[in-house]
Formats: sequence, C-alpha cells, structure tokens
Amino acid sequence: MLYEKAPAKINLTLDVLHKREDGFHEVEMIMTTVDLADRVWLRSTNDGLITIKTSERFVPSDRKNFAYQAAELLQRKYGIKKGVEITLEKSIPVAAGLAGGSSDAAATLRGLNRLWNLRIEADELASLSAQIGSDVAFCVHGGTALATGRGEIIERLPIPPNCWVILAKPAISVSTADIYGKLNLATIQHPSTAGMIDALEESNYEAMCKAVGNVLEPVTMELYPQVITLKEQMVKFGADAVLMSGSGPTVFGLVQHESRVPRIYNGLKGFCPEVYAVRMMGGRHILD
Ligand SMILES: C[C@](O)(CO)[C@H](O)COP(=O)(O)OP(=O)(O)OC[C@H]1O[C@@H](n2ccc(N)nc2=O)[C@H](O)[C@@H]1O
Ligand SMILES: Nc1ncnc2c1ncn2[C@@H]1O[C@H](COP(=O)(O)OP(=O)(O)OP(=O)(O)O)[C@@H](O)[C@H]1O
Repeated sequence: MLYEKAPAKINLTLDVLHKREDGFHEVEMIMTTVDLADRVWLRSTNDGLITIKTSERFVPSDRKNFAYQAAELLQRKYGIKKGVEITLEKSIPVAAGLAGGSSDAAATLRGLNRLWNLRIEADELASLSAQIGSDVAFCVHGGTALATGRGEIIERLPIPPNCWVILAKPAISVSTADIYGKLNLATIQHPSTAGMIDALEESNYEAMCKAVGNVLEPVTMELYPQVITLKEQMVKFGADAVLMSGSGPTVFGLVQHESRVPRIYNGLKGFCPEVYAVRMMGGRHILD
C-alpha cells in the first residue's frame, strides 16, 4: 500500500490570450498549491483491474474518475499487466475550481510511478498527464508555477510570501467548459502576469496582493451573483486580496496577519457552507 498527498491549487492569476483552433483557450496562469489535500492510497493487484473506492457521492468510481484514467494511461503506455485499487479520501470540494480531480490523477501518476517501479522522469510524467486534463501537469509538479499553452506547459516560480489562504465555496457547481465558452475575448481585462512574477521574485506580499486577477471571474459572477457577495464579504471581514480560483465558484482570500484569520473564517462560516483556512504549500515542489 502506498500513500500520496493530492493538494488543491489556487490561481493567483488566470489570463486568456486567444481561442485556439482545437477549441481550447491559450492561457497564462500562475498557480500554487495549498494545504487542503485529498489522500490517495494505492494497492497494486495482480488481476490487471483498476478499481476506485471513494466515499464522496459526487465523485465517479468508474472510468470517468481522473485517477482511473491516470492508472489506465500508465498501463497502456508502459504495457503494465498489474492492476491497482485506488482509495480516494476526498477533502477538496468537488467541481470547485481547486483542481481536486486533476490532483487525484496527478497523485495516482506519481504513486504508480513508484509502486510499479516505472522510473518515469517528472517532465515525462507531466507531459503524459495532459491527456487527462489541462490542470494535471501542474498538479504533477505542485509548488508554484507559470502554466501556459492550454495549461500544460509548466515553468517553476519562486515560493509566494508566507500567508494564510481562506477558501470559501458557495453551494453551487460550475462547469469549466461553460465558463470558457461564455468568455468574451473582446472585453477582457488582462491581469499582469509579469507583475505577479516580479512580486514572487521579490517576495513582496503587497505586490502579490495587487497583482491577483482572473479573467473568468466576471463570467462566473454574472451567472452566479453569490460569488460577488462572497468576495464583498471577504473584503469586509479583512482579507488583503480576494479572487475567484479557476472557473470557480471557490473564492480565496489572502491574509498576512494570523490574528485576522478567525474573524474572517467565522464571519464567512455564518453564511457559506464550506470554508477552509489553510497555508500555501508553494515552496515545496512535489517532484524534482
Ligand atoms: C480553469 C482551470 O482550472 C484553471 O486552472 C483550467 O484552465 C481548466 O482545467 P481543467 O479543468 O483541467 O480543464 P479540461 O478538463 O482540460 O477542459 C475542460 C473544458 O474547459 C475548456 N478549456 C480548458 C482549458 C483551456 N485552456 N481552455 C479551455 O477552453 C474546454 O472547453 C474544455 O473542454
Ligand atoms: N477524482 C475525482 N475527484 C473529483 N471529481 C472527479 C474526480 N474524477 C472525476 N471527477 C469529475 O470531475 C468533475 C470536476 O471535479 P473537480 O473537483 O476536479 O473540479 P475542479 O476543481 O473545478 O477542477 P479544475 O479546477 O481542474 O477545473 C466532477 O464533477 C466529477 O464528476
């Protein structure tokens, strides 16, 4: 039995450059992992079958599960005759903009690389992983990175300055395809990716807070005004910077002073069902 941690990600920035011929959008995003993680347990079997065990009722336990797809990809590509029993202990909210499924897939790839002794290099594993979804390559590496292309080209960035992250997920589910589909390229306000990179390189917390931005945020907000209310509340309770992650609906707040965390956490708990106070994990790259 082998264990892998599968952390959630947040988007410090998310910019879209143009729509590509393959239907995907060319993006520029800065992502970092936070200490809210699923636990993935892998047990190798001799029957060649992939099985998924999960107690979370909105998570599929068949081929639709990204962890299943990760195991199947390795079996196919490397001619593996072994099977695996994958147990997913979910903590990351589902369909939240936090890459929960992508991180489970990435953890399965890392774990099976060890369990089946495949000796696949990190970069190879990451490039293979893009077949499962655009966010999986980032999740294979973890840490903090600039993601370009459709999200699968990863360049490592420095550790974000130390702070707390408050995550709040309203009780709605958002379809990523739907949000990208409704984005109007003519009217988007681009965040400064270069400004965020400078902030990270200088380890400047204030500059990092100023540089956060996500072009998908207005699209999701128009469909789900709860996201606007949540952002306003987080600002009111004292977060230093507030942004929606990915295609949403989770909103995160950055907070430097620990003393402010309980007030923000408790204030949000009053009207939002899922609230978490976590740390960034951004310094630790999972695979080197
Ligand atoms: C919103 C983010 O989570 C931000 O990190 C990602 O850009 C989306 O990553 P993901 O959930 O892994 O997305 P995928 O499963 O690859 O794609 C889901 C759908 O989102 C749209 N999509 C996704 C990524 C991208 N660069 N352009 C797109 O237009 C496509 O319609 C695609 O069919
Ligand atoms: N291991 C998994 N965990 C959660 N959802 C999964 C998993 N495998 C497949 N799914 C499916 O993927 C859908 C999206 O879930 P996920 O939690 O990955 O969304 P997300 O956080 O919005 O992802 P992203 O930020 O990458 O767009 C779910 O509705 C679910 O049906």
